[in-house]
Amino acid sequence: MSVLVGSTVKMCALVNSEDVFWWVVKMSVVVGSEDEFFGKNSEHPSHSVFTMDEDNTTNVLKDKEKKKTFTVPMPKKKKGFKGKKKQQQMFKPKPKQTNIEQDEITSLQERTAKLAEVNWEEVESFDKLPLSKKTRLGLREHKFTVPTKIQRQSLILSLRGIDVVAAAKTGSGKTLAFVIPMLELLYIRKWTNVDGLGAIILTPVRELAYQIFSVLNKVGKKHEFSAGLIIGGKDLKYEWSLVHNCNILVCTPGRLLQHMTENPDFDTDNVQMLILDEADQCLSMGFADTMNYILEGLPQERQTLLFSATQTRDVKDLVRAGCHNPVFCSAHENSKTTTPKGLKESYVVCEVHDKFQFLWSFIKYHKKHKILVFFATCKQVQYMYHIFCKLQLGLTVLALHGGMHQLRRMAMYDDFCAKKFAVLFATDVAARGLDIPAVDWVLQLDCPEDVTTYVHRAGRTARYSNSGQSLLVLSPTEETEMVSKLTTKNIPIEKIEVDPNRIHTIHIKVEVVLSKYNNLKEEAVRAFKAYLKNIALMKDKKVFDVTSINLNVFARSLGLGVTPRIRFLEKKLKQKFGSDKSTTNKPLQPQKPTLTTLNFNAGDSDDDEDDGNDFLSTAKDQKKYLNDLDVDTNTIIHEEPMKGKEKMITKAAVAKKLLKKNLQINTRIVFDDEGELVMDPTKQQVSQAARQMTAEEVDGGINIDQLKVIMREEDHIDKKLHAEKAKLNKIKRKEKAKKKKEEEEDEDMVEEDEESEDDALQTIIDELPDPDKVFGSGGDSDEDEEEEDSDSERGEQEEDSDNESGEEDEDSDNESGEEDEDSDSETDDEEVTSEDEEAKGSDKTKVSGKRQARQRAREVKRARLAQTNDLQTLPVDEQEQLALFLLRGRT
Ligand SMILES: Nc1ncnc2c1ncn2[C@@H]1O[C@H](COP(=O)(O)OP(=O)(O)OP(=O)(O)O)[C@@H](O)[C@H]1O
Repeated sequence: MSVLVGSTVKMCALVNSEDVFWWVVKMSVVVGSEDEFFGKNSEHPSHSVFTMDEDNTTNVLKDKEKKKTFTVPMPKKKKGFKGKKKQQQMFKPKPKQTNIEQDEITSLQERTAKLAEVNWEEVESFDKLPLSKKTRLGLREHKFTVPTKIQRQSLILSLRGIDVVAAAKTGSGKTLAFVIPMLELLYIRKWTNVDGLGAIILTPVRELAYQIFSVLNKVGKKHEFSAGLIIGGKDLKYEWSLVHNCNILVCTPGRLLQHMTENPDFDTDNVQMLILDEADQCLSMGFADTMNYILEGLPQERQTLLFSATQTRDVKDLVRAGCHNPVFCSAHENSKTTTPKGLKESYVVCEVHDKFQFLWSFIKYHKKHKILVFFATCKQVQYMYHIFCKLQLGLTVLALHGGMHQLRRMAMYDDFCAKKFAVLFATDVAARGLDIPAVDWVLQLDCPEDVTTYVHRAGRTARYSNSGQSLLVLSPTEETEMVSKLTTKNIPIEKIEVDPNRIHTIHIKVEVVLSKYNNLKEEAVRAFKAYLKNIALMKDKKVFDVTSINLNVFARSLGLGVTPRIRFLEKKLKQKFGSDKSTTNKPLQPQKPTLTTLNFNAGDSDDDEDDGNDFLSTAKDQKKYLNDLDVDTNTIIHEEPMKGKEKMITKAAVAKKLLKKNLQINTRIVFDDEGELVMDPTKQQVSQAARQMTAEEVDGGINIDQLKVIMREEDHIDKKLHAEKAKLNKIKRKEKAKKKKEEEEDEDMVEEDEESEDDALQTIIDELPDPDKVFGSGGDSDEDEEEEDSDSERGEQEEDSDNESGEEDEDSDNESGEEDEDSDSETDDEEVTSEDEEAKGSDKTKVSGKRQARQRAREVKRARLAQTNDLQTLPVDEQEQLALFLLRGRT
């Protein structure tokens, strides 16, 4: 029996964009018998030998002898050639592939056994490790020659089949440290797609899974395993048919569990190795249930590797992960710092309500950089992304958060990776593992939940041997506790000051944008609420204190004129400030601002782009700045600290500022043909009170009563204007309709006169009483009677339907007439230009002419009918004469 057997499997990626599923299965199909395949090639079915016989057909060879040679068809014998038919040998016999691999595997196993005696420091290159040729080629092709510390330390253990729990700084090459032993294990065990799923790599974040998958594709390029990436999406059933072909799966926990529970074809019984990247997060509370189900479904006999920059040492976790006698491998345990060497870490203290303008200014001064900004919530990212896009920063702004569609997430991530200068606003989905090239700055605008999160976030820069900078923004209440936590965990962080003159005020611009885009305002409200909720839910109450936030000022900093009500906070605020006091109601007082001088004008110029060195400074540099500063006294400083008493910020003051700026939104300016400004009388303030007010000097603030009077007067004038306009329009419409009617009547008189008269006559005759009836019949037939009855019925029906259609037409005429005057004039124009339209027009005229004729006929009919009734009163001979006359006319 001939079967199709998938044998040779190469790595490649087939992307199903819809359900975000990347496939890497490419099979060369071999035709042969099942016995041949599994019997003779059972040792390594992925390698088959093809021969071509004299008929040019391809066969799988059946015996050992045949496998040694490749044969081609012989050229035709020349005439007179008497020699023996001999096969021409084109190639030298090739050594059997499986034998070469078997030899290599044996040698690798021997070398691996000796690894126990190897000191990791002596492993200067990957070649010194017992790695297959295919892996070494893959590594060399991507310029991985010298292993990093964690790679050396962990590889000498994991290649021996030991369970490893590895920890190393961010960007130290942990991905290769687990991808290499996985490939080697499957290679040594001669894994093929017939063997099914051999290894699983689990990671908590989709982007990270995608990244690991691409590293696997690079290093495992020469291998013949199939691998798949399953990171969630809609079409699970599409994956069903493919997932069982995979030898390696890179996945997120949720999706893997979904396959394990729902997919009947999915089989994990043969899994040889389980790898948890970002193991501490995988084993954390957030994934607890999912991970427990997954781990229960995997075979106990397997190798387990756990990797993270912030590794778990909780024995319970390790037992749960199924580690057997794991060896801890902490590459930087004795290192002075927890974070990478090339990372420069600093923090600034900034009020929550000053963060927006700080961010704006920071980016403005670092336009020639690649910046990753971390926020606490998706809603903040969403709002900031949209508002920054609207404010047109002059630098590519991107966003990445869990609420985005997966395809958009991937596109943003790829875009940021590819860009030289850009800013990416992200939540903690981008905090772990992502290896984004050349990030210059990591700005943690919202304080991280804990030190672990800080380490991962900051680790997105200064990766491998590169350098980078991390800046943490802390509110005054967060500062002390957070800094002490960071320093106790060996994180060298330095406080720096912001040059206050380089802070650009942005909230006026933001307010203007929000007044234009209502959806943005809603987003701002959501961002405001989400941030407060997030702070309120933080476990570490020593660091995070939601009641310390000045809600009014914070809301205003986001561009919100009115502070949204936060119900869950009201209770807390009452507890803290007493029954009738809360921060929402407190007078808006800036608390000792770090960002004091706010320069409105500076933000508009592009000259202030620089390398950012002037923007931030250490305390020492700060003195120098202050001396060098040339403070712009023209600028309005709404939060300038006053000597002694601090200036109050009132809504009236803000409104006044807006008035002074003369910012007008949603204004349409119309010019006439000569370029003169066309004033819309309805938009002009013409009332007496308004004129009076503009003449008077406004003495600060807004006079609500006066404005009310003006509004009332203006409203009255507006209504008058509107009524006049409506009246004029009505008159115009009437005139037009009258004119139209007259024209139609003239035309109809000429064209339809005869026809209508015939119709009228016909109708009259039809409706007249049968002379036989009137004058008595001599042997009239039933048929005639029936005909007549049905005729009269028909006549009635027609009359009814005419009336209906007549009414409908009239209605529709009226409607169209009323609807749009302009459209009428447009139709006129079209009539002149288009012949078709003309034809249509004439058809219309005919129809209306006919209608009028029918109308007139109806009138005549009614008159005649009346006459007919009168006929009864006539003397019999006169009735007879009239009937005869009418009958003659009929024939
Ligand atoms: N041996 C090596 N030689 C050269 N570059 C390497 C080597 N190993 C890893 N790298 C590079 O180092 C960078 C960081 O590697 P990787 O992403 O594996 O770090 P990581 O330790 O997993 O970081 P994180 O903790 O953030 O997940 C990558 O760009 C990778 O290409």
